[in-house]
Amino acid sequence: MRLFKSFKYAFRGIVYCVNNERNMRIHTVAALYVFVFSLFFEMSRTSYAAIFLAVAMVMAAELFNTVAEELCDMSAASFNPVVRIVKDMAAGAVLVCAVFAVAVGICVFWQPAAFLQIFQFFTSKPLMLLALAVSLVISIVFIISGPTGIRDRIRRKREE
Ligand SMILES: Nc1ncnc2c1ncn2[C@@H]1O[C@H](COP(=O)(O)OP(=O)(O)OP(=O)(O)O)[C@@H](O)[C@H]1O
Repeated sequence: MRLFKSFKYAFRGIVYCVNNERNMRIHTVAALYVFVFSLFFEMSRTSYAAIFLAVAMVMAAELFNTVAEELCDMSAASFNPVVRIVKDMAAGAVLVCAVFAVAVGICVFWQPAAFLQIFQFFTSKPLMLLALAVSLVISIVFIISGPTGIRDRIRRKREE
């Protein structure tokens, strides 16, 4: 039961970060597209392991960055030089992970034949192209508004 509760708390922390941090939503959407599009590429177990690690590192860094921001905002409402450097370093940690995640992505997905395959797949299947376009629109709305923003908009529309 205690184990179940600790999972619940951890999940609550992740949900908070997704709801409140636009960058976390960008990482989430990017990770989903990476995993879906990986189906077009030659992927070994090692390639998947590298991608899993890169995604986990970026998301964990964003979670810790949010922790640092929340603690800083709680301890200093006005300008504080320590807060500034703490927040800058936390943001730096995310940047380091994101840059190396892109490097991992280039190493794993640099397969020109697969790019052609993706192009041919979508140009020969208009329905899949439409699904991709719809998913892109949904992703952009999700990134900009977040789950709570979307829920509030739906509520407001219903009340009108
Ligand atoms: N209380 C403060 N005192 C000094 N500098 C601050 C303070 N709050 C923010 N800063 C500076 O402004 C930058 C941006 O801070 P902010 O809290 O807006 O984070 P952010 O990068 O916009 O975070 P996110 O977009 O991930 O929510 C920080 O990196 C820091 O340099």
